[in-house]
Amino acid sequence: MVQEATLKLTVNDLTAGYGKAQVLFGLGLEVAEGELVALLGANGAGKTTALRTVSGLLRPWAGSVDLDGQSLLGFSAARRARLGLGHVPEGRQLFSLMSVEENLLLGAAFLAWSGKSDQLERIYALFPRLAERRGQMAGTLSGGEQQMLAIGRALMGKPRILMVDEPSLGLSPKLAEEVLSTLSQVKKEGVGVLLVEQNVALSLEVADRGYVVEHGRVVLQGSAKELASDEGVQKAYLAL
Ligand SMILES: Nc1ncnc2c1ncn2[C@@H]1O[C@H](COP(=O)(O)OP(=O)(O)OP(=O)(O)O)[C@@H](O)[C@H]1O
Repeated sequence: MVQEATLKLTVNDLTAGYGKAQVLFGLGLEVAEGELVALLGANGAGKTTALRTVSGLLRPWAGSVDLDGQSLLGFSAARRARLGLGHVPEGRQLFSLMSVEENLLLGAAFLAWSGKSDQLERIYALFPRLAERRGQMAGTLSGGEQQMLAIGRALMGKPRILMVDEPSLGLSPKLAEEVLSTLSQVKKEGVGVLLVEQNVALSLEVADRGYVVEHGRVVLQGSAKELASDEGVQKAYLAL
């Protein structure tokens, strides 16, 4: 039997910034399908900027972003999404006056109708709470439900690599755990997940590997277990 090769996102030597202010200084990382990778770092280290540059919302100054060996440079965010790169931005950006289902369908605008209904069923199986609330306006959902909807909407486009920015922001510890555990399930379905998360302890619980970013570059990388037991990581991010 021929096995389908694992697809990989590869970022090398990425530099980017805003105006004259440089934020990324040669950042590199890799995420393969079926693994959950955490991007850790202090406020302002450049994690959100890295995700925005990879997803095509921000143009890099230099460096490469490849999906399965194909360069994505110059491709719009929409084209990158069609090639399998999903992005759940910080702040969720839902349409609050539209229903849960309408928001989900927007994430699959480029799929044929039969594909959309299959995808809806998949998302409702992953997030039963969204299934119960499919007709409810997005703006009236709880914070945790809104985060699930934002993740569900990105999954509607059938990404093979999904980047998620600060999913636990503003959530109670219990809900944060619930949202991150759904990302583990997404990973088990074979999607590669790149997770930016302030809650380092929680993200290292669900991640396979991680990168620590300081001043726009990776200063440490390793398995989640190695990072959780690293003295520097413990002091800086785990308050141990
Ligand atoms: N649109 C923008 N215009 C100008 N500067 C920006 C913009 N967005 C971010 N920055 C700056 O870029 C730097 C990196 O920000 P970024 O949001 O990437 O960091 P981060 O690691 O995600 O931090 P946080 O966890 O606080 O979101 C910060 O100094 C920030 O002020």
